[in-house]
Amino acid sequence: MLKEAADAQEDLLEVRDLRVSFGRRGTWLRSRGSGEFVAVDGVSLTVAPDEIVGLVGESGSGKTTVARAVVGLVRPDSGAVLLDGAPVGPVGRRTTAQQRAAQMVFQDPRSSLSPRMTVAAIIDEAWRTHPSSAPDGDRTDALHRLLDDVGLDAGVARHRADELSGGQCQRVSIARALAVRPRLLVCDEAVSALDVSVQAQILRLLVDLRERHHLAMLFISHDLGVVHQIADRIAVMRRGVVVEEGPATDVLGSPQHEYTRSLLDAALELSPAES
Ligand SMILES: Nc1ncnc2c1ncn2[C@@H]1O[C@H](COP(=O)(O)OP(=O)(O)OP(=O)(O)O)[C@@H](O)[C@H]1O
Repeated sequence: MLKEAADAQEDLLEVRDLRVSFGRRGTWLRSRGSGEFVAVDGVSLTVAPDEIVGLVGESGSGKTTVARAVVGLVRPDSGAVLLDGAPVGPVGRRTTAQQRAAQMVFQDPRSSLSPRMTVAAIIDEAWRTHPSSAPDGDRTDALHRLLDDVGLDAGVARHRADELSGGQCQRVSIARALAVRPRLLVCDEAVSALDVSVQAQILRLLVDLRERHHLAMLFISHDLGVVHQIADRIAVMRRGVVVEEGPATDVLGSPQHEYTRSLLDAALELSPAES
């Protein structure tokens, strides 16, 4: 759904003037004395229901830190994360419903899944963590439906994660996120570790899941070409700050910020055949 169409609805996610710093040694442009390092400096963005918002920027620009704040894995210095209009804190302070509402899909599916666990056990663990999302009836049927949802055969259920391909692992990661019936997927470089053809399959899957499950997504990538394929709106981050934000067609078609233009130029250089 485009932002214009979603404007009438309340935002599912609102990140309001978020600031996150880390104590660390060394200096960098945004270091503010005494080792404090400001990774995210006043970021605001919204994601409407059913909307896919791309968050792009080079390595170290603060994208993952925003993602981790959204799912409650880092504590902001100031600012707020709101889900359905209600401010939410770190994981320990969220209601069960708030914890379920925003689920993260990580970059490297092999390291985000326990390699020795079977797929069935991985999904079952998600249901045990969030019992209110566990199926009432036969768990095997529910498991097979979930696998089917992400394009995996039922037979995959008995395989261990370390027996699967990278693409299959990422489908399992997505199934694990879906198992707790979230409203927002936070995808952090979710296709970056995959071959280009597998990337395209996973991107198609995510678009399809958005439609079938009315999912919204914050889709993080350093790759504008990838974000182009999936996002309704794009926010561009540089050094902890959002420098440009708007409908994907505008940001990619007529970028206003010099940094966005340089990202676009770099993306075109990497894929001259598509330019
Ligand atoms: N736990 C932490 N402790 C100290 N510094 C951190 C921590 N997490 C992130 N940073 C620093 O904050 C900055 C932003 O990191 P972040 O991972 O959010 O960027 P990113 O845009 O997602 O980059 P990448 O795509 O490389 O992960 C980086 O300079 C990083 O080194």
